[in-house]
Amino acid sequence: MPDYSTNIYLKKKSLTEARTLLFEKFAALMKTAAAETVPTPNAVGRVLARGVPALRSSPAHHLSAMDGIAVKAEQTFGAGETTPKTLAVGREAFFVNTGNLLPAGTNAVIMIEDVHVIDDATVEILAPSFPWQYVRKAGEDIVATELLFPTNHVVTPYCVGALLAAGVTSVSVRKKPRVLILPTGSELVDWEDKTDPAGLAPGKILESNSYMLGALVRACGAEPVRHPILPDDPDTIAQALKKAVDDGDYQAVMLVGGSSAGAKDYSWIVIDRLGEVFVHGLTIMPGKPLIIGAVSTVPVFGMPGYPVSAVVCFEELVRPLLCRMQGLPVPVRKTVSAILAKKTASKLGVEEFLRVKLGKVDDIVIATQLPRGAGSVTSLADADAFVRVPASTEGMAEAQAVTAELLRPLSDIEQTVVVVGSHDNTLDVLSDMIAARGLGFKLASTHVGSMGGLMAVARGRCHVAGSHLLDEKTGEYNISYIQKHLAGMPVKLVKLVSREQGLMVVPGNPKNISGIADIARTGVTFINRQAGSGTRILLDFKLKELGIDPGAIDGYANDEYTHMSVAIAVASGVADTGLGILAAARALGLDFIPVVSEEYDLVIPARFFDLPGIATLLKVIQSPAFAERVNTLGGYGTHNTGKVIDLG
Ligand SMILES: Nc1nc2c(c(=O)[nH]1)N[C@H]1C(S)=C(S)[C@@H](COP(=O)(O)OP(=O)(O)OC[C@H]3O[C@@H](n4cnc5c(N)ncnc54)[C@H](O)[C@@H]3O)O[C@H]1N2
Ligand code: MOO
Repeated sequence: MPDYSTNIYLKKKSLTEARTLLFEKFAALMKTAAAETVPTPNAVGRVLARGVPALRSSPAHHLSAMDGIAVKAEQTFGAGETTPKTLAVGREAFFVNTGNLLPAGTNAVIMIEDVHVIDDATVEILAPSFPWQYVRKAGEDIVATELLFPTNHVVTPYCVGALLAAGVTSVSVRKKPRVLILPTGSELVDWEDKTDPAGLAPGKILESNSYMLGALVRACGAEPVRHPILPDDPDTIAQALKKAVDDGDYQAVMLVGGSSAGAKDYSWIVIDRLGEVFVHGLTIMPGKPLIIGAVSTVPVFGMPGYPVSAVVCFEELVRPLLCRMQGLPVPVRKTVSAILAKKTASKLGVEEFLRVKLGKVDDIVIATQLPRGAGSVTSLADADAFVRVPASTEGMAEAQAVTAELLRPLSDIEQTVVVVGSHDNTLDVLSDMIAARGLGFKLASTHVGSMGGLMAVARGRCHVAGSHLLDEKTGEYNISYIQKHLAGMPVKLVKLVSREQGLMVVPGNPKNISGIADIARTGVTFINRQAGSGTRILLDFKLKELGIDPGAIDGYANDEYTHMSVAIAVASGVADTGLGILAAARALGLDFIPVVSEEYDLVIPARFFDLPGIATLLKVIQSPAFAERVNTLGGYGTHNTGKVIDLG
């Protein structure tokens, strides 16, 4: 029995308490950020340590703004269509090009198009000029000595232009804080090791957090330094941490992994041994086990090993500190008001960070929750926003108004085609081909089953629903369901594919399954699809046909949301078989026993048909390239692909 007795979380703190403590403890670091001088062209993204005055005016002298002749405006007064005025070249008129110094005694420029050259010595004009016409006056843009940019200004590419125009060739900027990232965990393998990632021994995983955190550190304007992976050994970790602090080279350290309560979670012990731990445990999720401490004057964070937990802790605590260390304010994300697509339960006393996908349907932004697990790194990569569930609530209702904190520009989200409904692998093909058009449109699909899709259409929560609902009486797909559930709403049914549904089994079919009747056999375990999915309706129809009681099926109550999840459940031995599409079975190398060929269609309200994103979707579906790609997946028919049926 491992000894957990020494590893008990200190009293958990709220995010606000932890941040206040962090800023108090490291107040000195935020006031004394060191500076260095860099050439102006290299200063983009850096923070000015001092306000920068202009060293020269720009322009430094009066310059011609056009190609033409420089004149003294007063000498041109009285010129007109019927009273042309001649000027002597070299005395009253001087040929100039754009950017030339204005000759002494002149104060205006007449464009060459308006000048009639009579001979080498004389020009004629038909209109007067006014003083300073087409002249860029000295100091018009920048006056020497005026403040160009204040302290703590972040240098942009435009600033580089202004600084050089003002004669400032180097600037004093804040030194980038150097952040040491120490990944810990004996199970971790570096991607640069020669090991074939596909052939990693069971229990080994590729180390990824330090690279993700490193990129985040860099995006804050700081400099990440990655330490090689450390094993779960407190002495080795302590040695590395001590060396880093003694070297004096780092302004912050992140230990990654080992922050929690396991027998091999040593981060807090190591920090405590070398310095002080003042936060261990937050009332947030993900991110609960975070540690904040100090060794000497260096802030040391014990980041949770789960990627989402590590990122939430980084965004909420490490980024604010790194920004303040560089003289920057704590960043605040832009927000948009949205409604939640589904109700969400949450634990009282814990502030939860949901990752959501956003889509705008009928001018309402809908937030669809992504997988909740702290280990789901794709829930971060796919997220458009965070939604916080406050600690004081036990969850949020469907359609509840929420504030979404944007991780992407809203303009991206406005170009998203929201697909809700049944899952099919061809949606991935569609998604890829739409994105490949390079017009900024993208597909965001959520899998809630065919009935869920139709309900989402009815409630105005999506643009498109994927559906394969069999009408037992007519043998026809979708139409009768649309007529019943979307009565009164004009919709179009876009035929996508026909596809093989069947039973997936591991190669060799060890349980000798030959059809639906076999799934009720003793010794056979089944993995189901969720209620309301077309596949579940198909299964129930087949069971009824065969007179099989669902209660006799071992695993009928265990369900998954996608064909791929069913396939992986079979491939990994969770169940012997499950009903799904051939493409999913093929993707994971499973054997397949065909049961039925069915129609998978897209249901699109007619009012969305003219949206550019939907028009692009249709173009892709109707392109020969789409059918070609779909056919390589196997188990699909594309005879009707792209046909549009008007309903209602
Ligand atoms: N009995 C309890 N167990 C756990 C608790 C708890 O309160 N009681 N908390 C859970 C929570 S919440 C979190 S979050 C995790 C994080 O704990 P650790 O920081 O100790 O993380 P590890 O156990 O080291 O790793 C978790 C997971 O992540 C993988 N990992 C770790 N580092 C990396 C890396 N650099 N790159 C990629 N993946 C990494 C590691 O292999 C594990 O699979 O603890 C819960 N447990
Ligand atoms: O807090 Mo852990 O970070 O929920 O997964």
